[in-house]
Amino acid sequence: MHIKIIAVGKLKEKYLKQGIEEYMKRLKGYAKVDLTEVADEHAPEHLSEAEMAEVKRKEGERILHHLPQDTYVITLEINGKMLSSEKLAATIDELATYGKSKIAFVIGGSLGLSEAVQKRSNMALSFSKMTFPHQLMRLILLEQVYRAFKINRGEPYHK
Ligand SMILES: C[S@@+](CC[C@H](N)C(=O)[O-])C[C@H]1O[C@@H](n2cnc3c(N)ncnc32)[C@H](O)[C@@H]1O
Repeated sequence: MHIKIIAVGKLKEKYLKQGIEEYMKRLKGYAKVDLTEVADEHAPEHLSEAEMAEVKRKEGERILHHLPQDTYVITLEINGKMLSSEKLAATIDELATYGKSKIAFVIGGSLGLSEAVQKRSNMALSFSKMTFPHQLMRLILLEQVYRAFKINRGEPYHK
């Protein structure tokens, strides 16, 4: 199985980099996982609705470039569907069973995802109604993907 994580912006914080490296290392025995960073648009504090849409559109175009047709796309969206860890594990397992071995998880930038990316999405996944910083979201997502593989293999992992 090939899992791609597409995220907007360059990760700067050392503590997040270390956590992400740890989970990428742990995931090596379970799947091919890679993380692609697409450039973010410079977005000043006060933007009009139209300017915000334009920032998201430009970032969205870069994201879409990394989403070939044969890839099942899961966008991370606050208003998406909330799943238990077991259900996420079952979803990944079902996709593999039905020959969808390429999954891309997409994390938006500070303004969120463009309409075009939302349209390309096969499933919008929410981690709660709370807003998490997009860079921290990478680490939370990787832990849940790792947890999903542990669940699917029936391997022990702290509850
Ligand atoms: C800072 S948030 C963007 C907030 C923006 N106002 C919005 O509504 O999308 C940056 C990205 O992190 C991800 N994210 C943040 N909180 C999330 C949550 N609770 N569930 C799923 N994804 C989340 C989404 O991909 C989002 O595009």
